[in-house]
This record gives sequence, C-alpha cells and structure tokens, in this order.
Amino acid sequence: MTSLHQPPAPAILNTFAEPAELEEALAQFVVRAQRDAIDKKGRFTLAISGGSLPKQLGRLVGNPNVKWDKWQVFYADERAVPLDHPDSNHRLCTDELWSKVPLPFSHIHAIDADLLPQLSTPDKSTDDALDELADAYESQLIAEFAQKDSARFPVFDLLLLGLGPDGHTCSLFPGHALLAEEDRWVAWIKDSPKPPAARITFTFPVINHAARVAFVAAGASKADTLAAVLDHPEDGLPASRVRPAHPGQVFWFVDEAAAQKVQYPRSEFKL
Ligand SMILES: O=C(O)[C@H](O)[C@@H](O)[C@H](O)[C@H](O)COP(=O)(O)O
Repeated sequence: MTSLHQPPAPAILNTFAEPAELEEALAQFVVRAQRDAIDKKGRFTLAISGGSLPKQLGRLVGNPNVKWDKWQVFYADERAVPLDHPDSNHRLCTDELWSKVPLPFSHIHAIDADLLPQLSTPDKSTDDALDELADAYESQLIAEFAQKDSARFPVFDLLLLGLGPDGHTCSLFPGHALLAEEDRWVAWIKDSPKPPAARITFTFPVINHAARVAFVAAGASKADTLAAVLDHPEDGLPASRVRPAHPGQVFWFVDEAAAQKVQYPRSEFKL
C-alpha cells in the first residue's frame, strides 16, 4: 500500500500550564519545522491565520535559530481590507512580528491591495471582485509551489491556525458551502459571521496537504469548542476536518484553561 492510502494520523495534543510555556514550546516547534524544511529543500513555507496567533509567536523575535531569509510566508486567510487597515491580518502580523525580524519583504505574500477598490465600485459585483482577489492570491501560491513542487495542491511545511468559538478555522465557518470546496486553492467568502464579512481563505484541499498543521488555542473561552473539536469529530466542525493526508500531522498547542474539558489523550511535548 502506498503512503497516499494511509489514513491521517491522529492529532497530537500538547497542553501547557501557562500561555508563556505554550509560546516557548510553539517557538521551538516552529524552529524545528523550519530546520527540517530547510535541510530538505532550502526553504521554509509557512502560512498563518489572524487572531491571537501573531502575538503567540513573539518568542521567535530575536531567536538566533530562525533563518528568516529562508522563510516564504503566506496568509491562510485574510480579510478583504487594505493592508494597513486595523482588520488586516497582514497588518497584525507586520506589527507583531515582521517589523521586528529580518524577514525579507519580498518573502511576505500579502493579498493584492490594488484589487480592493473594485469591491466598492458599481461597475463590478462584489462576487466578481472577491473572485479576482482570491484568484490573484492563488496565483501567488502557484508561483511559489507549482513550478517548484509540481503538485496538484501546495504542500506547506507548516500552517499555523487558530480556533474560533464556533469551531471555525481560517475563514471556513460551520455549515458554509466553502467547506465542500475541492478544487480551488484559495476561495472567497462575503458573508463571514466573524467581521469583516469579506475575506479570502485557504481551502481544505490546501490545508489537508500540509506537512504540519499547528493549531494554537489559549484561554477558558476556547474550552467548550476545543472539547467539541477533539472529542466529537463526528460533529464535523471545520477545525475537526483538518486532517492532513499521511504523512501530514496535526498538532495542538493549548493551555490548561482551554484544555479543561477535553477528554482526548494528551501527549508530552517533544520536538
Ligand atoms: O482572520 C481570522 O479571523 C482568523 O484567521 C480566524 O480563523 C482566527 O484564527 C480564529 O477566529 C481564532 O481567533 P482568535 O485566536 O483571536 O480567537
């Protein structure tokens, strides 16, 4: 049997007493993923979501083991707002991280902000404008991956994702038609229940081709959702559907406050 036919590996749940410990372990984990990727291919491809994540990666700043010049950074989802808008994930990441580290600007793949004015002009429908925005972002992924890896879907070395209170991840929300997307790499949504409404997002085929996916969730407000995602995957919440194909692996980095209701077996964090 080829590896392609093996079932996805069960997620690894790492829990930490305090958010500070979680952040330290997360930084070590990212550095390890980076080292493995650079050893194999000379580059490290990472995609990140918004929310609390950029702050939780603070321990990477000033870390001498991070080879920033080898990173290629994408956004696993992004809000359709200008890049300097307070709602922009790119702006959040820039403020929290990229502005503090020597990551070359050309290695940060943001949405094409020149396409945004189309969203507010009468000569184009919102659907068409968002479609173009998502396509343009998909082209950036194709430029990075398709020529180099000639894969049907990109294989990210690492995706760093958050968990929303309704079980969403990226901009993939419960019950939304986008959960069934099978072809596109990047899709758009104009009715996101979490504001702002218009966004683009990686699709499940992209997420589920990644080599590693790390979810990060901290705080008691995540407790019920985390228990639902890990203990009741049969409910099909978006975060439960993240199950990268073998040999991909999902890791959870959560603090005790978030893990308090979870029955799922915990692992001892090791690199
Ligand atoms: O841009 C977004 O809105 C996100 O990508 C979203 O999926 C986020 O990661 C979760 O909602 C968790 O957000 P918190 O970490 O802030 O709870």
